[in-house]
Amino acid sequence: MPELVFFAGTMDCGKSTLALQIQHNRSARGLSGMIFTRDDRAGKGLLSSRLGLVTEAVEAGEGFDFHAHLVKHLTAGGRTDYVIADEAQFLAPEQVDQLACVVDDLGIDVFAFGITTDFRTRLFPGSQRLVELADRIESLQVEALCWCGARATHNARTVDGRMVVEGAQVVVGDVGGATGEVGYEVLCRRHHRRRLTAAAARTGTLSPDVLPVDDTDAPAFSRS
Ligand SMILES: Nc1ncnc2c1ncn2[C@@H]1O[C@H](COP(=O)(O)OP(=O)(O)O)[C@@H](O)[C@H]1O
Ligand SMILES: Cc1cn([C@H]2C[C@H](O)[C@@H](COP(=O)(O)O)O2)c(=O)[nH]c1=O
Repeated sequence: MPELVFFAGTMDCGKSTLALQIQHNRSARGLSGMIFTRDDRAGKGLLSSRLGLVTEAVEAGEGFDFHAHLVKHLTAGGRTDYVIADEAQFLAPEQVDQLACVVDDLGIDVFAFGITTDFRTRLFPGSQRLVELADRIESLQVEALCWCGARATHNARTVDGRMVVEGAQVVVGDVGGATGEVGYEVLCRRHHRRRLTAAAARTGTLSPDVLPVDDTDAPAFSRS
């Protein structure tokens, strides 16, 4: 049975790498995939991984219709055995519905990859719809880590190095803060709630609206 699978995780947990591996393994066996992305950091029409691999993809922007695109392709004699959709958190809910139609009506497997929640810990609309519709939701095997060593479960946004909790939901950017004033950092829930990024933990800077933290918030290597 064809499936709609949602590979969900934080930023930097290997989603795009896995998407490229699925593409590689299937195409090596003669299967034909259609790859989609939206607003990849590397640019329009690209699916890129931090490991350096990149491939061309169809840019599924606002108003793009996945089902219509696939029907047109198949009607013109094209072949598609599976679909990959990266940065799926940015999709509109209707576009996720179209992906479900691709599975159910066209009999094609769809593998969607995306972050579940935004920098305010709220579900992205595309991810919410995927959680609602997916046949399976898969967590990535290589877990991203918070600076404290715990599993990173949340995405923090920083502006000029300081964690923020207000702003537009979508701002394309990268972890490590190397892409200008907006950066991202993955944190465990505890430190996301306390707005304690690696830099803040190093300097002992706390947001004014969070409670003082105890010794267990010190980096593992400096804890007594
Ligand atoms: N220099 C590196 N050496 C080994 N692995 C790396 C390196 N840089 C990044 N990675 C791996 O790549 C992962 C990020 O992969 P990527 O597919 O870009 O993530 P995502 O799409 O989830 O944001 C990191 O979690 C890490 O495991
Ligand atoms: C948390 C969060 C992230 N984004 C953006 C930043 C990146 O461009 C992508 C995630 O890409 P990745 O391959 O999973 O690293 O999403 C955003 O726009 N808003 C957010 O709240």
